[in-house]
Amino acid sequence: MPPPQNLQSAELDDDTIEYSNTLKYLRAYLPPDLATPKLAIICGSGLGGLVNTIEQPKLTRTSKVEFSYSEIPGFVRSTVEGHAGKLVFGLLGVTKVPVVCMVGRFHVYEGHTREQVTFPIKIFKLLGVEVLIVTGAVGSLNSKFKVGDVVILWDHISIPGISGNNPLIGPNQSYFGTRFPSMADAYDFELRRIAFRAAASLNFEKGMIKEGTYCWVAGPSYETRAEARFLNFIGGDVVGMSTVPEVVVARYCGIRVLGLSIVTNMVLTRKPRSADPEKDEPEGIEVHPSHQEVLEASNASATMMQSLVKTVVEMI
Ligand SMILES: O=P(O)(O)O[C@@H]1C[C@H](O)[C@@H](CO)O1
Ligand SMILES: Nc1nc2[nH]cnc2c(=O)[nH]1
Repeated sequence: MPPPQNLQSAELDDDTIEYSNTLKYLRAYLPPDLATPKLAIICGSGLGGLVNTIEQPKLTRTSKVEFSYSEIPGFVRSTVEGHAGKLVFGLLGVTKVPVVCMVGRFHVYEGHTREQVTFPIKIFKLLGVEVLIVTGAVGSLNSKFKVGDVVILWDHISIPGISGNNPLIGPNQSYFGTRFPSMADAYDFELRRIAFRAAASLNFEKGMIKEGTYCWVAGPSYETRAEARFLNFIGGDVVGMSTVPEVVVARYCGIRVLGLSIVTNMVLTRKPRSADPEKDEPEGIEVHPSHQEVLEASNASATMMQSLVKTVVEMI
C-alpha cells in the first residue's frame, strides 16, 4: 500500500500501530501550528546549538514543544557525550518554518538496534515531514579535505548495510515504502544545490564547502590505517558512525534528504612505520582521533553550521 498523502489524518494500519503511542504522546502536547512540521533536522555531535536558533511560540499550560528522549514512547536513550537527547519543535528562520529537531541521535554502537536508531525517522514521516537535514561529525579520508570543512554529501557507502545490517532488514512495512527502495538518488540534487547557494550567500570561504561520499561504519572504535585505506580506495571521502541508517530509512519513506557533515579530524591512511631495523624508517606524524577532538572541532564549526542550516531552510 503506498503511503497516504495525508499521513497526519491517516489511520495507522497493522504495520504502523507501534508508532501510534509516540504520535499520541507528542500530539497531546504540541500546539496545532507545530504539530505538522514539514522539515526535520538531526543534530550530530556538538551541533545541538542549532536548537537555540529555533523560535518557540508562547505555550499554554498544557502544551510543550521540548521532549526528552527518555519520556517519548518508543525512543531509546542517547548515551553519547555531545548528544543532549531531546526532540524540539519550533519555528526556524525569518520565514518561521515549522521544524522538528533531534538534538542528539542514536547509534548502533550504543547497543541500539537498527530499528531503534531509525525509529524517529518513521515518526517524522507520520508527522508529515517531507525534508530531512541530517548533520554529523566525520573523519576525512580525502587528503584534499581539511578539519572544519563542510561536506555536502552526494552519496554513501554503507559498510554495515552491504554486509547484512541494512536498517530495512525485516518484514517490509509497506505503509512507509517499497520492499526494494532505490538509493541511487539518496541525496537530493535540488537540496544540494540550495546548500551551495546558501554557503555562497553567507560568504563562506571558498574551498571549505566540499562534496563527498560518506562511509558508514558501525564504530565505536575508529579505523585502523588499513581500514581507512580500504574505505578511501573504494570511494569514501569521509567516514562516520551515523547518518546513513537515517538516510536509508528517510528515503524508504519518501523523505527528501540533505546530508551535511563537518570534518572534525583527518584519518591516517599511511601504513604504520616498519619496525624492521634494516629499513630504519623515520617516524612520521601520528594522529590519533578521539571523541574529545571530534567534539572540539564540531563545536568550533557549530555557529557556521547553524547559519548554513538556517539559510538552507529559508531557501527551500
Ligand atoms: O553523531 P555523530 O555522527 O555526529 O557522532 C560522531 C560519530 C560518533 O558517534 C562519534 C565519534 O567521535 O562522533
Ligand atoms: N568512524 C569514524 N567516525 C568519526 N566521526 C568523527 N570522526 C570520525 C572518524 O575518524 N572515524
